[in-house]
Amino acid sequence: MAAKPTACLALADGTVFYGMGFGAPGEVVAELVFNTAMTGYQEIMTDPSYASQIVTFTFPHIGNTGVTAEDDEAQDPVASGIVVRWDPTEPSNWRSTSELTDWMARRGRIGIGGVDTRRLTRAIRQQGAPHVVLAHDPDGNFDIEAMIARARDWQGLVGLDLAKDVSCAQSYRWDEGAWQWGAGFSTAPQDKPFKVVALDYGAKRNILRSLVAYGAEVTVLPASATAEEVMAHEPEGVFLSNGPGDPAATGAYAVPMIKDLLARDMPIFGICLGHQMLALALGARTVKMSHGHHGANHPVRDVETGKVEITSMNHGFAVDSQSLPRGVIETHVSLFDGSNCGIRMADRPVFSVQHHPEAAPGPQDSLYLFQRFTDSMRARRG
Ligand SMILES: NC(=O)CC[C@H](N)C(=O)O
Repeated sequence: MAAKPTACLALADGTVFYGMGFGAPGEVVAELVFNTAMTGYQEIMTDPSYASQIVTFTFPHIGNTGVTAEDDEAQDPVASGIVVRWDPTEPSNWRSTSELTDWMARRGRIGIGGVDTRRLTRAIRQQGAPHVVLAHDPDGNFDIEAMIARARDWQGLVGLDLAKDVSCAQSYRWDEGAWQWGAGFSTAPQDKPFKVVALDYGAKRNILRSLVAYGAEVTVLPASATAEEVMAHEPEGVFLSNGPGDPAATGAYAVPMIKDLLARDMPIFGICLGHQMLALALGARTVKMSHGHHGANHPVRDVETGKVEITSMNHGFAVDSQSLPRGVIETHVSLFDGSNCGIRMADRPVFSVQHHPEAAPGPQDSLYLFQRFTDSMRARRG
């Protein structure tokens, strides 16, 4: 007889998937997405942009390289849970310090294994990212009707401001150094480090390391910081980080703060949520996508050079390119669906991208954007 299921995933439309639970017991409501990356499950789970989302990995071998603190993009896993094809096996990797399942249990994150992730991914593509409840009970007792009702009643990510929840509480100086693989590109030896203020809306650590690798010294400020607080650090450039939730829901604090910064005329670089909020501050609109982009193999075309970059992506909202005001140029587009992936101001060093150039996990094709930010600060010095 097959083992009794110890986890279950209920979609708001009433579809239910059963499997074997791992990680922490409990129940969570979230948006369900799928990620097609073949590596980097730990970086994905600890990317703060995944707050209030459950990740279905389309790649079946999850857990086989274990976990190591060095790969955390934030203190704790931020994704609410994961769905995998096969139960995680014992890790086999020299860097591993813990098993994924134990690590998730310690950090209160739920996993379900043994799910037909192909069928589930097709459901996500057809329905758009569904609202779901994921439950793990070692005794296998589930109130399915209550779970479906909870998924149905959940407000979802539209209008939800999560950036302030995952942001740091206090400002701090990033002193964990540069990204080692990126260090070869560093401009630091020629230049006195460029003073950068990074606004933390849920920043991934490898972005901060990449800024340092390209010659910056970074002070991180909380999402609630005002333009005056930013300027008090006398930055040569400002970085707007990635983060979770609806960019338009940050309209009470981040968007007006960025407008204020724009009036002060300085180099600004934004990634993902930072890109979306910069676009809002410039007068554009953002929209919710159907099931978003989550993977490490997304082709993006640099409209200005014609070059194609393979990128790492994680977003469920997008900038509506039709809404870009005069003076704001679309610089990058997704080759999957033509959606906007980058903008710049025509006459100022203010630019941002939807994808993740810091390449953790994923390809390194877009690292040149950090160089572009450094170059714009150097030009101002000159
Ligand atoms: N990675 C991100 O910064 C994601 C931005 C935003 N929360 C979105 O889903 O589109």
